[in-house]
Order: sequence, then C-alpha cells, then structure tokens
Amino acid sequence: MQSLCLSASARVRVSIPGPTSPRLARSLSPAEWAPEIPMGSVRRSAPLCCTRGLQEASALDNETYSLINSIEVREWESGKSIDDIAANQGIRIRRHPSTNTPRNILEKIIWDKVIEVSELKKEKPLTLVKETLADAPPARDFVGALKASYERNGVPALIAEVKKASPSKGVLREDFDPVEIAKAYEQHGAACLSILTDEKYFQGNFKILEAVRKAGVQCPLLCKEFIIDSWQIYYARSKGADAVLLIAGVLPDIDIKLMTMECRELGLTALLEVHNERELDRVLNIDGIQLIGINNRDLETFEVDNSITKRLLEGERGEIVRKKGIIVVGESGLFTPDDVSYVQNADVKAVLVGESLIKQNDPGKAIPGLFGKEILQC
Ligand SMILES: O=P(O)(O)OC[C@@H](O)[C@@H](O)c1c[nH]c2ccccc12
Repeated sequence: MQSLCLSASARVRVSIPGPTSPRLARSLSPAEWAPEIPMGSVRRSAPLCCTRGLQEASALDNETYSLINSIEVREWESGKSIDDIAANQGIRIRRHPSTNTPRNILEKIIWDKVIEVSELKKEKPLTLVKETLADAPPARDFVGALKASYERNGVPALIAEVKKASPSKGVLREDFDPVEIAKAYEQHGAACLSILTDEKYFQGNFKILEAVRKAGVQCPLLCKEFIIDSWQIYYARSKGADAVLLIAGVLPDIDIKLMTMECRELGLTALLEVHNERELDRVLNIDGIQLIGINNRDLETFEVDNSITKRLLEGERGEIVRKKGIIVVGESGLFTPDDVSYVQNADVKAVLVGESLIKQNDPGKAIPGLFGKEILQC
C-alpha cells in the first residue's frame, strides 16, 4: 500500500495499492500509475473515475490503474469536460445542461436523473449504501439463466419486462400489480425479468424490485434504470438486483469501463445497450463484456425498427460478437412469433419484451402467443 497525495489543491489523500507485478512497479513511477487529478478543478463534470473512483481508491486494483491512466483521463486532465469527451465518441446526449432546452426526451431524462441522483446521494451517501450490501440477497447468474433457457427451448430466452408506463406510450396497464405480473411471467417460462425503477417517466420504483425479489421469484432481475453514476449500481445491488442496464448512448467509454468493473466486483451482470454501429464498436472494444442489448427503439425519437438488430450483427461485427462469446439481446418492438424469429435469425439469443406482454389481460399467458409455443421453465 502506498499513500499518495492526488491533489495538492484539494488536499485529497487516498490510499492506493501499488502495482502488484514487480516488473510493473519498476517500470512505472507512482505518478504514472496514479496521475495528479485536480479534484478542486472548476471542471465539475469529470469522468466518474476521477470524481468518485479515486476517492474510493482504496478499492482500486491494477486494472483500474491502467484505466485511470487511460486516454480518457488524459483528455479530461487536458481540459475537456465529460460532455466534450462523450461528443468525441459520438454520444449526442449531454450530461449537463449547457442550454435550457434538451435536444430530445432521452437528454431530458438524463438531466432529470443527474438531479435525482445527486439528491439521493445526499440522503444516502455511498458509504451507507455499501453498508447495506451485506444484507442484500445474493446476486444470481443472469447470463447463465439466459443461456440455459435458450438451450432448453431453442428460441431466444425471454427477459420479460415489468413496466407500468413509458414516455412514448403513456400508461400501458392501469391495473398494475407488479408482483403478480412477475410471478405470472416466471410461471410461463421467462428466464429473467426486467424491472423499471425510473419513477418520473416509467412509473417504476425500487420498492417494486425489492418486492419481486422478496416474493420469492427465482428469475434473475435486471434493474432497468438510467445509470449515470456508480452510486446507482451499488444501490441497485443493495435492493436485490442481479443485473443493471448501461446505455452506451449516454455513457462514455471510461464510465462503461469503470462501471463494468464495479458490476463484476458486486457479482452483477451488466447489460450494455447499443442502438447503432458506432455504439456497438465502442462496446466491442471494451474487455469483459458478456451481454449486449441491441435496442430497436431509438431512445431519442422513439422510432422502432427491428432491422437494426439484423444490421448491427451482420458481417465483421457479428463475427466479433461470436468469437467473444457475447450473448446478444434483441430489445423492444417485438410483438409476434415472426418478430422473434426475425431477430433469432440475426443471431440473437435472448429478447427483452415489455409492451406486447404487459398490455394483455393475462401477461403470463401471452408468452406462448409471442413465441408460438409454450416456453419451459428450468
Ligand atoms: O416495451 P417494448 O417495446 O417491448 O420494449 C421493452 C424494452 O426493450 C424497453 O422498455 C427499453 C429498452 N431499453 C430501455 C432503456 C430505458 C427504458 C426502457 C428501455
């Protein structure tokens, strides 16, 4: 262990374990593996690993050192804000309002989320959230459940979504009993469940996630949230989530790298959501990704186009996905057995379905209708 003063200006002293490899230790000076980060900088929108990761540095490992030395941090150090870094990576969603008008609904959701999370963090700082982790039910194998269901049924494994409303469709189901719906999904063969926790736009919340988990539902649970801060990942785990959604259209590479590491540490699965070639390429360049979701819905315009899944998995990208053993989830806009076979032919091994099930009188019984056959539970 070495103690380094990372910021003279902010007098932040953190304890960082040095490189474990003696060769690495000889070849790197401490300043190289833990660069000076101006914590007191006016650039308030630093990458997560700078604003939070280093304050939590005692938990960092070697993998993280190479991360904090990465190009993205150098960019930030040289004066670029996270929004500039994101824009360089083709991300259109700005984390912080630079004008009063958001460009689209997703940007509005993110701006609101930044405020919501900062309030929640004041109420319950990360250290307190971490203290509750030990009481959380253990994380279950999300990817394992998807693979097993695919093997068993020969059709894409179902991640059935418990969602009361959406900004594009309004209220999807007035008579909404999330625990009953979750049980019905499980009974009719869903491999995993996706639980919306965003309150403002989807009328979800974390009580639903906790209640479903406490009701004894065995399917692993995806916390469907707009994650922009690591705090939300720890919070989701403390509430019983087995997986979290990370949206590449919102998160720059450096956040994805740090967050996927945190997920791994917590035993959570990260579902990386992409919507276009550039986002998929970014995600494929990040090590350790097991699960990618291709969202057929453009979250900026709400337009749905199932051919996006097919287009993204064609050619070289599909090859890389196969070589890396990544499971791909086809997301949104799936209503019929034809829709499901269309994405299955594109090499999708799982589907994420909300609207077409939740709107039916009996959402559980609607599952065989979606696949054209009964789905076997494990
Ligand atoms: O209801 P649908 O069209 O079956 O879609 C489900 C799911 O894919 C969608 O809810 C979704 C996909 N990615 C998201 C990100 C945030 C909120 C919601 C989503």
